[in-house]
Amino acid sequence: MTETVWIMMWLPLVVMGLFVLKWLLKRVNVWIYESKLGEKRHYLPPGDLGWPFIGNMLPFLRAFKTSDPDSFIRTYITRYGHNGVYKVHMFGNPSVIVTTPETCRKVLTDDDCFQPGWPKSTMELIGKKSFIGISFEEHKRLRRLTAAPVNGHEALSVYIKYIEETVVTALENWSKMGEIEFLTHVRKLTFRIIMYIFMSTESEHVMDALEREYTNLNYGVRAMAINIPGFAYHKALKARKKLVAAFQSSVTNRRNQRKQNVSTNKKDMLDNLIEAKDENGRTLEDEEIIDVLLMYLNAGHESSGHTIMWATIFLQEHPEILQKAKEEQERIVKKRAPGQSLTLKETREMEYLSQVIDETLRVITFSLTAFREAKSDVQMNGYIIPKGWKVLTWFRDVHLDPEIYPDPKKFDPSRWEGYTPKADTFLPFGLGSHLCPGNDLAKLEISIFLHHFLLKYRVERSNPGCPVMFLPHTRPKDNCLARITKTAPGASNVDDMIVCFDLRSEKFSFVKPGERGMLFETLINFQEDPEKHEWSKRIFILPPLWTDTAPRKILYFVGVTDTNEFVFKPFCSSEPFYVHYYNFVNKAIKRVEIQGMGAFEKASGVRIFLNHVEDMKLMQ
Ligand code: HEM
Repeated sequence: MTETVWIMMWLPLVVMGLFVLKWLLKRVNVWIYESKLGEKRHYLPPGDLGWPFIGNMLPFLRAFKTSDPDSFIRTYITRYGHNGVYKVHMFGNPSVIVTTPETCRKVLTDDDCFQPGWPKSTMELIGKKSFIGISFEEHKRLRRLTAAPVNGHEALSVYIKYIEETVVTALENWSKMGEIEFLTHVRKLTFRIIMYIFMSTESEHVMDALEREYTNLNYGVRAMAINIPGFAYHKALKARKKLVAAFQSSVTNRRNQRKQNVSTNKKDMLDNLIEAKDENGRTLEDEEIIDVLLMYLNAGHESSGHTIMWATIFLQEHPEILQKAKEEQERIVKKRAPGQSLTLKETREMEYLSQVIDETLRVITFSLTAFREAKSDVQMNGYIIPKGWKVLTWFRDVHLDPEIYPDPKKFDPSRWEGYTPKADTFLPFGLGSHLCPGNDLAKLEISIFLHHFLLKYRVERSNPGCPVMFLPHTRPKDNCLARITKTAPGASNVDDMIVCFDLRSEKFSFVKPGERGMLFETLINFQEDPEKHEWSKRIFILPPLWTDTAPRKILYFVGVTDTNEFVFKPFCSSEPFYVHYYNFVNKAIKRVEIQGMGAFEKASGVRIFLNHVEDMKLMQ
């Protein structure tokens, strides 16, 4: 028999064999988890339990590695309809994802039916004695003890001065550091604040080391629980060990200090935890204190750090919004007596800023999901969630639902004007008995940061079009590489709309900063043949310049010709300014300084020709 005949005979069998194997493998999780449910299995929500061991983790991780993480849940909605309840197998457990405000509310607020159900791997990292691992009663007691010192008017007025001083110093330092990873520095800032509140620690060295370990810990929380060197989860377990050792030494020191009656300046959360006694007079053991600290310090800096970064980016990318927010802050400062620092009352007057923060929390949705477990069989939307199954409240879908928030991906703080959302349609801090106890503190930190940022600084991103990562949390891939610069007195930190001028059609197009991809595209569209036109390989983006000719905001125009002509709106400035220069050939962006207007030959009307590129002083 020839080889071809063999192949012709066997190929259909192999293909059929593969189909059968796939069918069998896809049935494994069904047999393991569904068959024992008896009749109830017919009432399970629609969905599928994926492959043995890994369940649906691959499509989840794949979608969250693209620029469209919502494609994951969209697959379910497209396939099974908008029920708001889908059966999956994720993070090692048969689970149900709930995606609507009503289902999320039910899961988060019904403590009779649901309890925390975080994956075992998360529990190993955050701690079995933290809030995600303890009993209902113990949680209630420890929450009462720990939430009061970080919430409410009285508590926050104690911290406002420290937060403000820390923010002012940080911004000042960053403005002298040139290019920095903005996210990394904001996280260090929020970590410093939470460490001060919880442990009165201010040692730079200790904080840097601990914060680095937290970064590793968090990478492991949403990763697959593979404890093998090289995998994120393995690294995260090692990070936890180091954090536990560091906190253990702090707890031991503090206990010793207290025994020797060494007085510390202030009473902090660590003191509260050491002193705490339950109704039987039992105090907390070191392990319990450490897990609670580890959890609070993590929850209390990652989330606020990311939110501060995104709010700053969004403001800088939306000139009109930035201008409006800035004016509000200026009004507040004007009313203030000279030398007085920011007060809690003033932060409550920051109505527009509060809308900016809410909109950031909505668009970014820092906490992708909360994990719960069904305590008994629970009926939901006509389906049954079996006892012991995990439930994931998919906050992203609630916050990006176009029926609740029209044009949901658009950053538009004005949507909050005069609008009070129903409690279940806006869940950045969760809901129910596990509602974030740090929500007031977080909003205070973010407001204080933005107050000072808006008044004096601007952020210039090195890669504004940098791709966004969605795991473990939404962030630019380059951790927001940027320069934080001080605006000159009287100058604006408003980033203008970039205006492209099509030299051929003489038409303008408007591009927001940050949408550089679009800008390039617009310019590329100008060309007929890129090879023939050297100019078409270059693009000049002018920095914001304050012009009194602009009615509301400054516009800077971009247009390039083959003789390196610039076309842009006239402006009055003899100051040196910067031009960002993008070279299509080597795809590099250079920052060049132009010394005043001397380099330009002013032509009639709106045209100014740049004839002497060599006059530019190369900065990098
Ligand atoms: C923008 C900032 C923040 C966001 C978006 C955020 C978000 C959340 C969410 C969604 C939950 C609920 C989790 C669940 O239901 O299982 C939560 C819980 C928690 N958050 Fe925050 N949080 C932020 C800031 C903070 C701060 C500053 C602290 C520290 C003071 C903190 C401490 C906690 C703790 C300890 C829990 C667990 C509460 C419990 O289980 O009872 N968070 N946070």
